[in-house]
Amino acid sequence: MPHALAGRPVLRMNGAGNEILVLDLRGAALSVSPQEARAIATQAGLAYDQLMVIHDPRERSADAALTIYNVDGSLSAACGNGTRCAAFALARAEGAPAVVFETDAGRVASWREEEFYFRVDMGRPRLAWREIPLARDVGDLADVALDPPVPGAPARFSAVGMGNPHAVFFVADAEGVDLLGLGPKIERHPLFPERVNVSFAEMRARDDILLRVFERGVGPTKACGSAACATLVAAAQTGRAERRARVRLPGGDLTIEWRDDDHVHMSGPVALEFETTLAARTFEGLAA
Ligand SMILES: N[C@@H](CCC[C@H](N)C(=O)O)C(=O)O
Repeated sequence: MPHALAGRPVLRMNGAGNEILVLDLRGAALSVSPQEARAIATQAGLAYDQLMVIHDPRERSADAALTIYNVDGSLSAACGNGTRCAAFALARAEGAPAVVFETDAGRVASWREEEFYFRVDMGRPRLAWREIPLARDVGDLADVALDPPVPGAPARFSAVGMGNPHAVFFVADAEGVDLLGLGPKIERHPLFPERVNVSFAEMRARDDILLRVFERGVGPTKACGSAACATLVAAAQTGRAERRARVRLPGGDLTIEWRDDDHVHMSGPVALEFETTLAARTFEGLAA
């Protein structure tokens, strides 16, 4: 018997270069296990940073629910670029210009601004150590000592939760940072019980930030939306920026605004690369 996910259509997309796969399982009594999520990434052309699985919502007042996988099979409660891509998928399927998703981080709204340009309301930043989470109370979250230190890494960072955990290091030269060397050590540093997304931010101007991110569960990516939000929050909190900035990532630019209602909004491009189906052989060896 073929695996239940075989033959299902998927959209290969990117959000500002963040590699996203969208699998719409609405109307099907199906879910994706971590093993299946990892297997999907091995199908030719389908390697992804995040897999966004769209389900029926629990409550009628939402349009859909999202389950978010990193490529290592770990779950994340938030993914800004992936949410914008999932909103594109619903707009494409049903013409919905605005959608509300249920996520493990709460309700998230996203809407179309132009044909391939979407905004997402990422909600309030989480600015308490237990919410991020950190392993212990470290005092001022905007200025935390990386203790124990990681050789070669900056000594201090800002900790911000965007529904997922972020450590933001402000540096003089973001492109010169050894992302592959430092990223894994900081991602698994004992201060972060659920690991962490690691950002290196260079302030080019008060409204212009250059960002490089080593994502939890993935590695270096061309863009990370929640990291861009966390960086703007950290920059505003430490007096480096106002509450709106362009954040430049290797795959594209995002505009981030920390609004007066305390919600952080992100806008940026999405692209549909191709549509295909999940192959039966992708799931060989896994229970149907
Ligand atoms: N690329 C995402 C963030 C995805 C989740 C992250 N790797 C985590 O595990 O928290 C984004 O655009 O926000």
